[in-house]
Parts: sequence; structure tokens; C-alpha cells
Amino acid sequence: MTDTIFAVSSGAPPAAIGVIRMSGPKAGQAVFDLVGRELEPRRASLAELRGPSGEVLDQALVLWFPGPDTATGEDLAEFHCHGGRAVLAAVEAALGELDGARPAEPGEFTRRAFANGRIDLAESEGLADLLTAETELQRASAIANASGALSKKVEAWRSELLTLSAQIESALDFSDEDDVGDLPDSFTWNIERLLGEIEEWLVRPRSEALGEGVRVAIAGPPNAGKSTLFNTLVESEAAITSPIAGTTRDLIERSVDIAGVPFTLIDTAGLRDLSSDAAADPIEVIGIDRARSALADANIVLWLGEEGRGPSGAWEVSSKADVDGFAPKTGAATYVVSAATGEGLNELKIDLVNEARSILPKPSQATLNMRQHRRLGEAAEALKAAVSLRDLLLIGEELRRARVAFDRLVGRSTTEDMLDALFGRFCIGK
Ligand SMILES: Nc1nc2c(ncn2[C@@H]2O[C@H](COP(=O)(O)OP(=O)(O)OP(=O)(O)O)[C@@H](O)[C@H]2O)c(=O)[nH]1
Ligand SMILES: [K+]
Ligand SMILES: [Mg+2]
Repeated sequence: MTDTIFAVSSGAPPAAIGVIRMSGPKAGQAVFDLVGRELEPRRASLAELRGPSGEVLDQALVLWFPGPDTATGEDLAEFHCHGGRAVLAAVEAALGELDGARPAEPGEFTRRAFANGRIDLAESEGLADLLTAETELQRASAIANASGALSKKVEAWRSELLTLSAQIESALDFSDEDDVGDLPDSFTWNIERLLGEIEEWLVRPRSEALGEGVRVAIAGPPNAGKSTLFNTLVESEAAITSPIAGTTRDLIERSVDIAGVPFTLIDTAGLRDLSSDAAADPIEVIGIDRARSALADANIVLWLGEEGRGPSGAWEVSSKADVDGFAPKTGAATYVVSAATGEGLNELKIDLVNEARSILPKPSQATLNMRQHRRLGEAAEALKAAVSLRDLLLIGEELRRARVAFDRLVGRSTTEDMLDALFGRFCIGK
């Protein structure tokens, strides 16, 4: 028999309320043992919880949900207890006394929901992202995935595919040529339309982009004020600043949320040409190498050096605008800023946010993660092959390949490893 699992599903105690969830065949028995009577399903009941020797453990609100129409697809109970550490430990200990009951592993409730078909893989992944979302944009995108936008789309594509496969079957049954000529004219258009829809999803920014945010590197010669600008943007004294040229040696990265949009800011070592300097500090040389590769990986480079001398596409920034004798760059697209007085920083932030919005997934738009992107890409490849072929059997095989890719995408066929990796991301009690 399946184990019955339990865990504190609310946050870490102490808190005002602590919710212990229990799922599995013994959940009903557990409610009866602790409460001493049968409860009406799906109604909150106030009850005294008692331990094995009759001692009162807590007064709690208890909910009893008989399966299979529950979040996990199993019998499910919730004990809304007082959220003290000792109270929760005592109730958990009493639940653990029950034969066949044990504490849940991380993500095990969600894993059971998946195993029982209550949610599919894409929804589980969305849920994992939702629980770890830190910015508003991450939350909005994760909720779209968790609520099944991709899953519904794949379901629709899959049923269109089945219709197309049925057309192949009937052409094979009723013709001698076994050639595309036996198919309805709409056949190829329909595959192409399907392909078009899939490609629209494939070109969307990927969900991983939301996790790490837009990468903004700050670059320029030594003492340009890079670290000072970095500290101001990340609102902490993360980087050491000083009048000594070559203060920053290594890359410094910090994640920040600007107007609900996730960014990773990167401070870099000042760039200067040390190639002809035999006495150059080898550590500074390494730092400059690292700086150059960070610039190559960044989505946006803020260039604090001489106009036009930064990496191509870099944003021109004239720093230290408050200093006597300050002369800004002459280009119209220059951001004139002072980290000391705050001048120009709002304009810079507004443009960073606008640029990020065009790089990142749209709010509430469902997105693909790397795994989903790969599977959907396989489906697209198979469909492209299908439109290029003339032999019905071969076309049918490509359509089957596309269907397998859809099935893997939503988890109709998945490996244990993959599930371990996914559900291990959840906390205990989820
Ligand atoms: N007045 C004024 N001084 C600034 C401003 N930004 C930086 N400074 C000063 O300029 C000097 C160099 O600043 P840093 O932020 O260390 O410059 P950096 O580009 O990171 O230098 P390296 O790491 O050595 O390449 C420090 O003394 C800062 O206090 C500014 O906006 N206004
Ligand atoms: K410096
Ligand atoms: Mg610095």
C-alpha cells in the first residue's frame, strides 16, 4: 500500500498558524484517531486533537478531503494548528505513530498530484518556479505556466496531430499509391499552420532568462566610477571603491529587482592596456580577461570609457557628472549620471527596465524552459520533415515522432531521474 505522508506545509514555525497536510490511504484514519469522530468532508471543523494516550495536543481546525477529487488525487487531511514549534512537533509525532504514515520528502505532495494525473509536468515546473519567484515578472510568468497555458496548448496540438494521423491511416486504407496525392488538400496547410504556432512559442524568450534576469555589465577604464555606480544601482556597498586605479580585480555580481524586473548587475575590473607593461600585476591581467568575457556575455553593457571605444552596442555613459570640469560625451544617446548626487540615474533605470522588458518574457505569457524548448523543437523538426515527404508511411512516422515529443513535453512519458530533479526543487510540505 502507498505510504501516507505528512508535513508542515506552511512556513517555518513559530507562526500564528501551522498547517500540517497529510495525504494517502491512512489520512481518514488519522483524522479519526486524532479527532475522535468522523468529520464532514470539505468542511472546516474545530476539534481537539489528542495523542495516542488521550492527552490534548492542540485545538485545531481540521479539513478532511476524501480522494480522488483532491489536490494530490488521494485522501487528504489538513490540520490547521497553533503554529508553535512544540505544538507542530507533537501533532506530527502523533501522526507518525500511525501504521503506514511517515514524514513527506520535499515535493512529495506535488509529485503525487502529478502521478495521479491532477497536474502535468509543465504545470509542476510552473509551480516550482512560482514557489521560487522573487520578482513580480517571475511570479506572473510562473503562474501562467502553473495554471496550464502550455499544457492546454500542447493538448490542442496533440489532438490536431491525431486528426492528421487519422487522415494518413484512411488514405493508406483506401488507396493503392500510398502517396500524398491521396490526402485532402488541407493536410499540408494544417501541418504548416501547426508548425507556425509552435514556432511562435519557440522564439519566445526562455523561462531561464527570468531566473537570472537581464545581465548588465558596467565597464570602462580604471577609476571611471564603475564600482560606485554599481553600488548605487544594487543599493548596497557590495563593491570596494577608492581613488586608487585598479581597485576592482574580480567580477562582482548582484541580483536586483528594478521596478519588478529582475537584473543581474556585474561590476568589472577597469580596462587598460597592459600588453606592453612587463611589470603589470598578473592579478590585474586576469581581472581584465574576466571583465572582457563578462562583457561578451552581458545583455547590456554600460560603457563609462571614452566615447565609441566600448564594445559594440554598449550604452554610452558619462559618469561623475558632479565633478568640477566635467565634460560629457557628445553623442545624443549618452546617459549623463552622477552616482554621488543621483543625477541621471532615473533615466538610466527607466531605459534599463524598458530594454529588459523586450528581452524577457512578457508578463503573464507562458514560456518554455530548456527542457520544454528541446521537446517542442523535436516536434517542429518532425513536422517539417513530414511536409517535405511524399510517402504516406514515412509521413505517418514523422507525425508519430511529433506526438512522442508532445507526450514527453507534458510528461506522459518521463524518467524517474527527471522527476527526482524536478520535485527535489520543492520544499517539504509542498
Ligand atoms: N564626485 C564623484 N566621485 C565619484 C563618483 N563616482 C565615483 N567617484 C569617485 O571616483 C573614484 C573611483 O571610483 P570607483 O567606483 O572605485 O571607480 P572604478 O571605475 O570602479 O575603479 P576601478 O575598480 O579601479 O577600475 C572614487 O574615489 C570614487 O569616490 C561620482 O559620481 N561623483
Ligand atoms: K578605483
Ligand atoms: Mg571598481
